Amino acid sequence: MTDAASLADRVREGELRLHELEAHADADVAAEARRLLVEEQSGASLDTVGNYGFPAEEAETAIENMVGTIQVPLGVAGPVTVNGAAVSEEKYLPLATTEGALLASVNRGCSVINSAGGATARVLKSGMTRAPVFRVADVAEAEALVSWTRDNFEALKEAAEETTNHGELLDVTPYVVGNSVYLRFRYDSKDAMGMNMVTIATEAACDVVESETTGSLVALSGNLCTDKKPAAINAVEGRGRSVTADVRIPRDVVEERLHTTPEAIAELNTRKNLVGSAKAASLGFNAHVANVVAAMFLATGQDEAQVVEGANAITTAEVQDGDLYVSVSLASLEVGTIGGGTKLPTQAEGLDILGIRGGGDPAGSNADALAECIAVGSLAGELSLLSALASRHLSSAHAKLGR
Ligand SMILES: CC(C)(COP(=O)([O-])OP(=O)([O-])OC[C@H]1O[C@@H](n2cnc3c(N)ncnc32)[C@H](O)[C@@H]1OP(=O)([O-])[O-])[C@@H](O)C(=O)NCCC(=O)NCCSC(=O)C[C@@](C)(O)CC(=O)[O-]
Ligand SMILES: NC(=O)C1=CN([C@@H]2O[C@H](COP(=O)(O)OP(=O)(O)OC[C@H]3O[C@@H](n4cnc5c(N)ncnc54)[C@H](OP(=O)(O)O)[C@@H]3O)[C@@H](O)[C@H]2O)C=CC1
Repeated sequence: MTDAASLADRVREGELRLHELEAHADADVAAEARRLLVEEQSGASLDTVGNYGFPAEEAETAIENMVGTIQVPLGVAGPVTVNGAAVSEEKYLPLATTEGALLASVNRGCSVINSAGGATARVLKSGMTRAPVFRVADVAEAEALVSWTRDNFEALKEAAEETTNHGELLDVTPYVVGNSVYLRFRYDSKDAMGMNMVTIATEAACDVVESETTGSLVALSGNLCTDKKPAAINAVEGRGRSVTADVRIPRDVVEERLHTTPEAIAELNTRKNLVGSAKAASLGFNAHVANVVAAMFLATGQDEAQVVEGANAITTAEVQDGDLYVSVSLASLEVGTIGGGTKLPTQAEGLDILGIRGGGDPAGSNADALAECIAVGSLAGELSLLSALASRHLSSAHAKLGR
């Protein structure tokens, strides 16, 4: 059996490339050989990076050139009662972060939500998108391509769905800019976040478009999808799951547990999350939804770059008969409980904490449940941070817990 030192020698001698080692040794030995090479070149010690708790082979579809793992601390907030359509019970929420005070904050929000009987959550729209761009000669050809697409949805659906057992093409929305035509394909990807699934399916549909129209495919992704970039189209039309959570907190709970009043939180939310965000031309009309989305994404194996869209959220707060009503609406939360990073052993355990690893019954219900849990976690975070700002506890909390 090849050992790490001799594999590293073969790379030094130019006999093997750094990414070819798994063909000559098991994945753990390959990672060890790369660590030797990187340590030698950089002077870094990778002892901790190399001390991971699952076979490297299990990460093979998640990474190339693996040297080890970065360990992010994992905590839980709650349990919190999630009154959703796909999940309706108390859950501990898994969050992985390096920001001290975040777990404490979400935990406080969860306990306050529980005092109000839990939070309601619903997925209101669902669909993963991919928008290829086609070149045409002129606007007349663009119109012809758009008309053909509108008249031949069934042909596109048939071609796309031949590539997947679970994915369903829901609609195709055309956009034209001069001699470029963008077709925004939207799929029900069930329990998968769906980017691989819908990219493969859309390629098959594009073959049909190219054979039946004058359009020439320039790129399978034309950026109107929009994946991993801030984009108003996602905030308005949604992408992945559009999910909303709300809660009404009794005044005495706000005063005793959050050290402020419903009026102060409502005013702060308007001046900060609505007016302040408008003045900044922000897409995020919220305080720190990205914190909870990122931490729960890391804990459950989601694609961390999609925190960009996950943080497309609006928080509202109002006083209702003296109590505090708060809601958070996440327009484009791209989540899955199967595929991608959800297969990694630690991330799969993160999903197990929520009881939603793998495919749901019916298909799609586990990913809906994850979206509802993340929405309730985000609501808890919003409630706690807004309260800390209203009671002027933000900097002292971070001084105490985060430094
Ligand atoms: C820190 C607190 C919660 C203290 O809040 P407190 O009310 O003074 O704390 P407490 O000791 O009375 O405890 C209240 C509850 O908080 C929780 N709690 C309290 N301590 C812990 C702990 N160690 N570990 C776990 N949970 C904790 C726990 O639920 C506890 O209840 P209990 O269980 O004891 O009955 C509060 O001041 C707070 O939430 N501050 C806000 C901190 C925050 O949200 N930070 C993250 C966001 S900051 C940022 O990244 C974005 C920003 C700010 O730039 C965005 C923007 O522009 O707005
Ligand atoms: N390709 C790209 O452009 C991009 C890829 N990514 C990456 O894509 C990955 C996520 O893609 P994704 O397609 O979600 O995952 P996978 O590529 O891992 O595919 C998941 C597959 O699981 C199968 N499956 C089994 N049970 C179910 C079920 N209940 N619901 C849904 N699918 C089920 C489906 O197979 P079947 O289709 O046969 O039904 C599905 O295609 C991540 O690693 C992400 O980082 C991210 C951004 C862009």
